[in-house]
Amino acid sequence: MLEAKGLYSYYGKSPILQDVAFSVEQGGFLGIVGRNGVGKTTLLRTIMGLTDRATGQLSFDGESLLAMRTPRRAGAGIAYIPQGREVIPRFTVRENLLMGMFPRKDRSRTIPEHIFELFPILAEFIDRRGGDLSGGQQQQLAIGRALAMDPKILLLDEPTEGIQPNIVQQLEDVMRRLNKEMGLTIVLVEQNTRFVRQTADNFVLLDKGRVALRGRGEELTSDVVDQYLAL
Ligand SMILES: Nc1ncnc2c1ncn2[C@@H]1O[C@H](COP(=O)(O)OP(=O)(O)OP(=O)(O)O)[C@@H](O)[C@H]1O
Repeated sequence: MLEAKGLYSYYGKSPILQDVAFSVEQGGFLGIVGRNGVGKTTLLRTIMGLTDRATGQLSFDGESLLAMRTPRRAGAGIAYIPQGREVIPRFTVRENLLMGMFPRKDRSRTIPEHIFELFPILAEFIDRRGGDLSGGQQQQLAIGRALAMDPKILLLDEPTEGIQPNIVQQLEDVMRRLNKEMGLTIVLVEQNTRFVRQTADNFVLLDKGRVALRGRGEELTSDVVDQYLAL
């Protein structure tokens, strides 16, 4: 279980997250929503230890994370797929996937077959350079690379942003399967409130670095969207 209480996170002296609390059970699906610039990405980066400083409580499977460096957090089973994917363009698909294997405790260097079952295109393009793939294919590669480390929890930052609608559908199906069939815990930052409403168990709505509202996924109604998220 991932749990935060009274969590503050800073860039320089500015507190970006303030008094944030949330939790997600093992096998759960938490959606993080909010307008641009409210701190959604900062929340995921705080879980990974990538902001300048964080205080309060943050724990994963009963272990406190805040004193842990980023590689240890990855080693504990937390995988982060940043906005913009960060696929290494000069590395092939195979090399990008192999990079994801490094945090593994079992030191395996054999890319798990289920990644190719989820994303057949990665098998087809295994020797292509990451930078030559389309945006949607790069997002599949970024998710595949995160799965290669055999994580317990996936943190995803707007995976469908700027991606063709037919691929969006495919990515949504994969996220559902990873969660519902394979039991992977998911924390998803998403502008697409429809997907969060349909799929997430719970959501947290951030506003100016604070939790403005929380509820069950289905409670993220159009009234809530109009009140908190409309421009
Ligand atoms: N590296 C950084 N250094 C200083 N300030 C930052 C840094 N990254 C983000 N911020 C600031 O933190 C605040 C929250 O940004 P964040 O990217 O977490 O928002 P967001 O909700 O993810 O927005 P978006 O939906 O646009 O991605 C913003 O005011 C932003 O300017």
